[in-house]
Amino acid sequence: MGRRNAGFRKNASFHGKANPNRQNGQNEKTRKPYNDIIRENEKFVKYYEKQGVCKPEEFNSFIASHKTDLPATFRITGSKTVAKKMLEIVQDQLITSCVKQTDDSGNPPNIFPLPWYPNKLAWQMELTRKDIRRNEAYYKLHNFLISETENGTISRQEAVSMIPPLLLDVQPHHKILDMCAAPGSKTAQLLEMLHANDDPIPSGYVVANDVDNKRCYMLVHQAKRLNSPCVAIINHDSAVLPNLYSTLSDGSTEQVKFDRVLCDVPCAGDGTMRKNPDIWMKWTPANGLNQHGIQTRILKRGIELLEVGGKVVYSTCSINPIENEAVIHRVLAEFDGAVELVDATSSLPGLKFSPGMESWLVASRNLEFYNTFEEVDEKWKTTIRPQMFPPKAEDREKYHLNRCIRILPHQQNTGAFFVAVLRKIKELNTKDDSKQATEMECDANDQSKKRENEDNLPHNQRKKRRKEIYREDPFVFFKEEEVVWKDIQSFYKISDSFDSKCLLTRCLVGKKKNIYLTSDAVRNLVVTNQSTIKFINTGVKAFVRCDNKNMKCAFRIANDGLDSIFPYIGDDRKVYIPKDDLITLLLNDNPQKSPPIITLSEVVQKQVKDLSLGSCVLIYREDSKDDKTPLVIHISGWRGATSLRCYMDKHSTVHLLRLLGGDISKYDINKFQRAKDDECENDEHCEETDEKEETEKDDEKCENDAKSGAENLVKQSS
Ligand SMILES: C[S@@+](CC[C@H](N)C(=O)[O-])C[C@H]1O[C@@H](n2cnc3c(N)ncnc32)[C@H](O)[C@@H]1O
Repeated sequence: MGRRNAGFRKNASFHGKANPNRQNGQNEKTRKPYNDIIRENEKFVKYYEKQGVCKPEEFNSFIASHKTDLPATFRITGSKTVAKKMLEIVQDQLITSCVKQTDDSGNPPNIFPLPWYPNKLAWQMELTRKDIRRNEAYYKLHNFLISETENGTISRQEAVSMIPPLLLDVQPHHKILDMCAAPGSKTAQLLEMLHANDDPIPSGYVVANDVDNKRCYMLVHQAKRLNSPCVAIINHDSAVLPNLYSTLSDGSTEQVKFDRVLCDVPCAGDGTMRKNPDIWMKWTPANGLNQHGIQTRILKRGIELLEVGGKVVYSTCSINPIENEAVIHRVLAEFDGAVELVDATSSLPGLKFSPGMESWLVASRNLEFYNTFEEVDEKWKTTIRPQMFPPKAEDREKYHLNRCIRILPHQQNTGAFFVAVLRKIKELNTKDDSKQATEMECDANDQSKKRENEDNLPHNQRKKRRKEIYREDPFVFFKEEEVVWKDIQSFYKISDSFDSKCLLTRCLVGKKKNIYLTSDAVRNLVVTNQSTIKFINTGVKAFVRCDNKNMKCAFRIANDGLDSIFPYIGDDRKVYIPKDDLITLLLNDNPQKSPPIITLSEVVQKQVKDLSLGSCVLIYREDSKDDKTPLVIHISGWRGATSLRCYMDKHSTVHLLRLLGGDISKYDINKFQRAKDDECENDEHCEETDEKEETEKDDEKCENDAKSGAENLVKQSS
């Protein structure tokens, strides 16, 4: 179709018809389409001009840049070897394919690696997401972004949002708490860092929390893409997050203190106006004032849960000093010497930013500015608090607020963002800490009592209550002598060094369907805290029930957890497969007509000759003599009576074919051409349908998953 060859338009307004604002709780009827939104707000301009948020000579370009659409960015993820291959594909194929294309002005779009992101693994395009979606010239790029995102090998993430995890300096052994984690792009990044050494089961873990139950299922979706046994998703108000404990070898428990904490707090979000232009209509100084309290409480709780010597990163996508430096200053002052601001300003060479503000004004809703709390009009004293004001001039040196990092849109064509790194240098005043923790434990105990009481309700009331609150299925870890384990262990010759107690199911009674794997540390965390912490999800799928009477074991291997259990699987069920054979298997997407074994190479035929029917592992090892870390791929396969096949969904198939240099043309569909071929009569109708479909599939995929996840749970529990 190629109806609109939009290219990248500077100062363009969002032009979609069917791209409604998606702010939480906004009434459908009051939403304006993006193209109707006027990107003006007098108060916004006056407020930031007066605050001196950037140099006066830059102010016009700051505002002008803020009015433009945000360019699309993505990050390459995956194991080191896969990421290396993906980078080659991006550089050699993707960019070349786009560079051949031109926009209305005849210029090819600029696609470049973000200079401050390590190893060229993050890329920015001078195209908006909508440009890519709606422009026939970029259909290959769009297909690439969709399938690789689904597969988990790229993450479409805003450039500035990639910064907090980088500054957190995560090591694979770290215990990490992500306090406000949904939808989970930073959680994904933290998990990738945990797996940076390609260790199948790192000793560290990520606890990802969000207060919003539905949004927790977006986290489930994110975590699932990364196949990690080292993540637990929990659902609490992080300002009052109960203490977590771990069980020691002597059976006693000790409080978990985290090595790293990410506080990517809820905020007024005026740094995201390029992506969410409806904020232009709603912005007032009160938005920031309203967030300051909860932001402070979350950060304080994060520091309480942090190990001495550990780091916490505080971030917002707001420009407002009340949500940023004022929160940092307040916490530094209240914790009086127990935490310090780390100078991270040189951690990301190439990143352009402004140093944190050391002084600011506090403004009322109607834009009256105050230097001190004493000046504040009585009527504003409930919304403006004394702690929102900057340190006195003589105290500025003590706080080093200039070590904070504020990124503005005009500096490198991104969204606006604020980030600060804090280090805990000594224990907090234990009296206050334990008081708050005790209160929170009481709160958690109350919640678990509530759940017990609920179990005693009559059946119909219980059903109704369960519909109102989402109830998770239990996390049932394997006991020493788990019946199904014996069969699995003997079929796959799993080594005794594998701890089967780290396997779990989600049902107490009845047939076990899926078996999940967690790391030992995550198992300990879940088992020890299950009565006080609301766990939403944990574990990567390792085995799936498969009642095929030809197989001597009732469970097949799942791809999700294969990399984690691979080192423990015996050689008997491993088949080494050359590239051409693997491509043949991947190109066969009809399970009823799997490639006959006799059509595969002799190497494969020899290996499968005496292999009993059923689940097996296919291993591809790249043939590279000088490369120290060749590409290795593990796939869950099936040895049939006369055929061999692999278990792969469409996106993973396309991904693997790409990595192997196979032909993906049958998957790389030009939806514009297809629509033309279908002789779509009403052009406008097509466009709207396309856009709606894409929006649903792409931007709102997580939300849909969250909803369906929640709905499934309701169905299950009722
Ligand atoms: C800025 S978003 C986080 C984005 C996320 N870190 C990411 O990178 O995808 C803020 C999140 O905080 C959650 N939230 C708001 N108040 C919270 C609270 N008191 N405790 C925990 N989460 C909270 C919201 O539900 C929202 O998902």
